[in-house]
Amino acid sequence: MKITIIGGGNMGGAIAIGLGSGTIFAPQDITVIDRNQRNINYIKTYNNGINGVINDYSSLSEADIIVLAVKPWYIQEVLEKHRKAFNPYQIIISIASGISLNQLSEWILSDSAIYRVMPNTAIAIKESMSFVASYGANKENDELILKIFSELGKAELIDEKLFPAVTSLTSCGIAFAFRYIRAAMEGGVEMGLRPDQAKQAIIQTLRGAANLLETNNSHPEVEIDKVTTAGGTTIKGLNEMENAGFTSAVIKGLKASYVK
Ligand SMILES: NC(=O)C1=CN([C@@H]2O[C@H](COP(=O)(O)OP(=O)(O)OC[C@H]3O[C@@H](n4cnc5c(N)ncnc54)[C@H](O)[C@@H]3O)[C@@H](O)[C@H]2O)C=CC1
Ligand SMILES: O=C(O)[C@@H]1CCC=N1
Repeated sequence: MKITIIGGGNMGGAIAIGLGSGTIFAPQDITVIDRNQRNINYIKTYNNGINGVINDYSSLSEADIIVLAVKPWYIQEVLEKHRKAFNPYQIIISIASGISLNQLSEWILSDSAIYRVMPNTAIAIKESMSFVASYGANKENDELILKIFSELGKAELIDEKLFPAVTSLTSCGIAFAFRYIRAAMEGGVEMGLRPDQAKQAIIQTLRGAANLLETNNSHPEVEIDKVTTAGGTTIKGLNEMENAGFTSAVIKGLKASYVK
């Protein structure tokens, strides 16, 4: 099975790198098209077997799956220019934020199965949370797409109307998680830890928190309750964070990233 990714930047590159270390596509069956040699070189430092080409769209007609990974404002132009190479047996995937399945189908003009997928950058290390919605696809198509993205982390088929919410929560959300880590690092450094020491400590703490929630299938507040000794130090920290607007800041940030 062959896959061509148009756009080898942050996300297209991450998808190629993730797929290149997976079991579904051989590296030589993955082609990335970009306009910039530097992006191709970067992908090849991870996996030299992946094909990287500059402005060469000849792989499109032979691809089983085409992934559109250019910025949203280039999607229409790229489709209008290259859709003549598409055929109805191909699956077209767009990861562009804010571009609906209806818009895609108007621009693609073929009977290909069309998918919107919303991953995050952890797809490069097979730890993405990817959401999937489809148009004109059948059950086998769905199974294939979920299989591909499940190998790259977790994947879930959803109604397209939830895309703005999941984009904010998980695709933008990974940046919010990094910002929490940076903030906690700065606190750790102020209290005397080395930056790398603080970073490792926070990474392991977050990993433990995520694993506890999954293992215990519990609500975060139940786990918080186990930490907060009466009259102890944790509750003082939590109350101070809430006083500074922590929960409200998180919700406001998520809603600011929620773009229909
Ligand atoms: N960066 C992220 O975390 C996420 C991005 N997305 C979506 O992924 C898409 C790509 O975003 P990024 O990777 O962040 O952007 P980017 O700017 O890093 O990558 C886009 C790449 O497309 C290339 N490109 C532009 N026009 C092209 C053309 N005609 N043919 C071939 N290559 C072309 C550019 O040279 C660039 O390397 C966007 O639509 C975005 O909404 C979705 C989820 C997460
Ligand atoms: O910031 C953005 O527009 C893209 C979409 C989701 C993550 N990054």
